[in-house]
Amino acid sequence: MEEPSAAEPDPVDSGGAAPAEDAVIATRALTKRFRGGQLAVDGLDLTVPAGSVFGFLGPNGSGKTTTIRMLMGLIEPTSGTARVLGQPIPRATRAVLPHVGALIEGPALYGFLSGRDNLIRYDAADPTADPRTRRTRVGAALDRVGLGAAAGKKAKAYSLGMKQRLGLAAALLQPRRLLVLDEPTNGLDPQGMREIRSLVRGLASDGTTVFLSSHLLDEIEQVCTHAAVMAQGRLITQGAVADLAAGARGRLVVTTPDAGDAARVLKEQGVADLVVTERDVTAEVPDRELADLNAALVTAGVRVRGFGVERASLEDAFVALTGEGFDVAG
Ligand SMILES: Nc1ncnc2c1ncn2[C@@H]1O[C@H](COP(=O)(O)OP(=O)(O)OP(=O)(O)O)[C@@H](O)[C@H]1O
Repeated sequence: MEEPSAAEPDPVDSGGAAPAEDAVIATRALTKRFRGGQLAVDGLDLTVPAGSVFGFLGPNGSGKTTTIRMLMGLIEPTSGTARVLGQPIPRATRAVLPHVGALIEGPALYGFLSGRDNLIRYDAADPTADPRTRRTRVGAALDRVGLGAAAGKKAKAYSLGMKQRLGLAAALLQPRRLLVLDEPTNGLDPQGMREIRSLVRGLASDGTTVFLSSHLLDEIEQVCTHAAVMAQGRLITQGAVADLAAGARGRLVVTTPDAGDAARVLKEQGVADLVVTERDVTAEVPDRELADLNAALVTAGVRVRGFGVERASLEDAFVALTGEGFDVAG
């Protein structure tokens, strides 16, 4: 069998993250260097499995938007390849985009038109959309995002969260195989964030693959089945969220009213990286029998209320992989 050439590498064999036929997005060595020399995306191998809610996570400036713009055919890569729904981008952009709903940098809305009329305009701009079924389609999209009751209000009277939902409704006027959402909860209040997150979960349960970027770790942990972590234009890791977090070691947590004494005993026992608060001591999980450690605490007269290993979070994984904290402020 012929080896794949450098110009057209096999786009789906990217580290065994997902089988070929299941990849909705697959990139190989995707790279973007802007004029002026800024290397925004550096050799990215991304594999997004069909049916996943895929979180594209990274601090501000890590290259998420640039990647999304390449995937949507809005800018050309400097080198490398990208496939979306099995087709090469940018070559097949026109054939692929009708199957992709995208919400990038906030929806373009007419404030003086109602939510419903905004969607009617969107639908009318789509040459494949049958005008006879327009009202039904628009009504269904509004209901889907929970804007049925507010459909007659002018868009300028909408909250930011409602505007985002209207943008999502526009992306959902046609059946889509893939939704691409760039920081969909950015700037929203907690309630608006919750609405968008539950909407995303609902869409995914209908079988649509959702690819969403975020700089919020807990958001990715809450809604995504899979994630890729970016830092400074490079992919740090990707895979199922549960596996990513499991890759990092958790922390030993001893809950006790005698935190000072507990820390002293743990230190004597060779436990490292102790953090003491009023009610507990956390530390690196030592490579030894934990029951013996607990016994040592009790023998020393430390009153132990709780003793265990806290599950590692995606944040722990990020810190373990990069050696840096996850800087949300960028
Ligand atoms: N058109 C451009 N010209 C030059 N540099 C750019 C351009 N667009 C982005 N960059 C730079 O590329 C890097 C990656 O930016 P990008 O917007 O892709 O990051 P991001 O992860 O999406 O962050 P954010 O959430 O802030 O948008 C940044 O250093 C940015 O300044």
